[in-house]
Amino acid sequence: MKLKFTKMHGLGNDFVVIDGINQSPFLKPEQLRLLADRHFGIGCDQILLIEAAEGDADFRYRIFNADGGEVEQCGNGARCFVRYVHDRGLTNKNEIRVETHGGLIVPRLEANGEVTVNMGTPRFEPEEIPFIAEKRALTYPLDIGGRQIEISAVSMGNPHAVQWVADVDHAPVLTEGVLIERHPRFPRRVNAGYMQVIDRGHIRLRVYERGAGETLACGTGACAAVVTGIQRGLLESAVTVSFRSGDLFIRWEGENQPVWMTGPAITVFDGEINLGIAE
Ligand SMILES: N[C@H](CCC[C@H](N)C(=O)O)C(=O)O
Repeated sequence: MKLKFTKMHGLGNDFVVIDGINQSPFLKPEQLRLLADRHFGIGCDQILLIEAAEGDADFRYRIFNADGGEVEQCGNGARCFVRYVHDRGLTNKNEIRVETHGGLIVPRLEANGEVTVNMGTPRFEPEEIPFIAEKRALTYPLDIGGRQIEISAVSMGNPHAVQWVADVDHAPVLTEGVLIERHPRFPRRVNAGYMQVIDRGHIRLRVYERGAGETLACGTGACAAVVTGIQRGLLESAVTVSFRSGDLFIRWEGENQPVWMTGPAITVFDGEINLGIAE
């Protein structure tokens, strides 16, 4: 059976988007890995599967990393999601409520084509992240390959460990990112962010993503970097987050408040792939 898909991206963080409402694929991890494979499959950082909502939301949205693992949240994906369901006529709303494993999110298509998403409230208690620590703190020491680094830890529905660095271009993202991702104090692994503060309203960011490696941009990573930077007194409440592929705009008014993210969502092409999917 052929599987229809749409290739999309948010600042180069790229996705294979699958309509699971009008198709009923049963995607096993090895098939997800094949979809994501940049040589033998289509190629992407994450697969986004659209399903009918179970509760009173408009849709349910499932996210799978390139390694085939299902995860709780994806910020760049949320923007592509609302662009997809709107452009395919799966909704006539510009603002939709979406169930994810990481909680409810509310993406909205803006008149200028960008997308704003209420990404929900960040959670800082270690057991909510999850992160093994005696108690909640602004930063935590972490032993990485014999070197001690200082991280902030937060959940945006998915787990993030954010480090302040003087220069992202020379940060050990590729050598140490994987060590943070798989550090035993993160029982479900973690996304590793490297944040350089340009000024109180602007940061540069690189993210070594759980289950995908370094991506060109990470929406939840941008949210995590901004909220932890605000908590550490480094940033004001509205921040431009610059990746090498472009900017996201993040706003957070403080503890127990939602994080707002605005940025682009681009459709690249439609396609079909024969994965030998069971009906
Ligand atoms: N790698 C992430 C999922 C994708 C998040 C990222 N692509 C975003 O835009 O938020 C995780 O394992 O939690």
